[in-house]
Amino acid sequence: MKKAAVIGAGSWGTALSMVLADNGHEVKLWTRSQEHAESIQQTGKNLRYLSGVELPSSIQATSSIQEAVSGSEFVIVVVPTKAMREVLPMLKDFLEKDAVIVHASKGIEPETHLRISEIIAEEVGDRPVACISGPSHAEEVCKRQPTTITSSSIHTEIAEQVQDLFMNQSFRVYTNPDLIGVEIGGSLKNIIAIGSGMTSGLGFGDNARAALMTRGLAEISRLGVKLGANPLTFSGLSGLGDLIVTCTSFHSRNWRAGNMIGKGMSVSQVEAEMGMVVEGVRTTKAAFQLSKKLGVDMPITKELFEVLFEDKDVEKAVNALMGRVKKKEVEGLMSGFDKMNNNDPLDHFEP
Ligand SMILES: NC(=O)c1ccc[n+]([C@@H]2O[C@H](COP(=O)([O-])OP(=O)(O)OC[C@H]3O[C@@H](n4cnc5c(N)ncnc54)[C@H](O)[C@@H]3O)[C@@H](O)[C@H]2O)c1
Ligand SMILES: O=P(O)(O)OC[C@H](O)CO
Repeated sequence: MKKAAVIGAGSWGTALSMVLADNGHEVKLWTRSQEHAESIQQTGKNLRYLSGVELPSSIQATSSIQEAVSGSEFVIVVVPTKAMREVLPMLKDFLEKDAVIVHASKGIEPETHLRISEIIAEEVGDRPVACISGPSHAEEVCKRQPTTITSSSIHTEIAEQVQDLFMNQSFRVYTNPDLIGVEIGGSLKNIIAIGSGMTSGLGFGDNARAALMTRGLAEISRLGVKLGANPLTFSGLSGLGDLIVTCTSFHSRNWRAGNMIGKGMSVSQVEAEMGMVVEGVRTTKAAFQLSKKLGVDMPITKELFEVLFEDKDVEKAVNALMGRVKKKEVEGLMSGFDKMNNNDPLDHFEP
C-alpha cells in the first residue's frame, strides 16, 4: 500500500483516484475549493465532473494541499496545463524528500514551448518525474472498462514504480523511456482532435477524419522527432492510440469543441459552453509557434491556429489544406527513422 496525493479533482484526477483506491492505496484527492471537497466527502461523488459515479469510500477529498502532499510517496498532478504554474509552487514546500511527481496532463505551454515535465523541473527543481498518457477517457476508466496507458520517465525505475502503482486488471500500464515522445504525442493529438470534430461539424465523413488523423500523426511525429523523440513512440499508446480515441469519441472535449466550431460557434462561445478544459486550443498556439521556430512543416496545425486565433473561416482552412502543392507521402513520414539505433523498427516493440 502506498500513499498518494492526486492534485486536481476534475474528471481525470477523480478517475485516477479511483484506480489508485481500487489498488488499495491511500488516496488524498485535492480540490481547489473547500466546498468541492466537502461535497465529495458528503455525497461520495464528484457531482461537478463525474456525476453518476460512486467513488470508493477510501478516497479522502481535501482542499488543504499540505494535508494532501505531506507524507505522500507519489504526487499525481492532474490540473490543466495552464494551471501548472499556479499549483506547483503551492505544493513544492510540502513534498517529501523522495516523493515521485507524476503528471497526467496533456499540453505544451505557449511562448516557452515547454512540456509539462519541464515546467515541473522549473517550478519544483530536480526530482524524479513520470508522465502517464494514453487513450483513456475518464468516463470509461471510472466504469473500470479495459484501458491501456504508458508510464514514461527518463529513469526506468521510476516509470516502473508508477506502472506498479496504477496497474490492475482493467487498467494496463506499459512503460516507455521516451518522455519527449510520450508528452508530445499526448499533447498534440488534441490539436488533431479539434480538427476531427470540425470535419464532422462541417458534415464531412470518415474519409476526411481518417485523412486528418493520418496526416496529423505525420506532423506530430515530425515535430516530435525534431525535439528528440523516438519516432516509434508515435505509433504507440500515447501517440496513435490516443489520437484514435480522441478523434473518434463523443467523450472527447477537444473533439466536441471542434465539432461546435465546425457548426459555426466561436471559440470563446465553445470554451464557455464546455465548462471543462479543452487543452488543444492553447496547445495549437504552442505547437504553431514551435513549428515556426524549428522550421517544421505542420500544415494542419497552421490552419487550425488561424481558425482558432485569427478568425479564419473553417471551410477556407479545409480548402487551403486540400489545395496544397503535390507531395510524396512516405519520404516526409520516414524522416527521423535514422535516429533509431536499431535497423529493424519492430525490434522496438515488446510482445
Ligand atoms: N478527462 C479525461 O478523460 C482525461 C484523460 C487523460 C488526460 N486528461 C488530461 O488531464 C488534465 C486535466 O483534465 P480534466 O479532464 O481532469 O479537466 P477538468 O476540466 O475535468 O478538471 C480540471 C480540474 O483542474 C482544476 N483547476 C482548473 N484550474 C485550476 C487552477 N488554476 N488551480 C487549481 N486547480 C485548477 C479544476 O478545479 C478541476 O478540478 C488535462 O491536461 C487533460 O488533457 C484528461
Ligand atoms: O476529452 P479530451 O479531448 O481532453 O481527451 C481526453 C484524453 O486525453 C483522452 O485520452
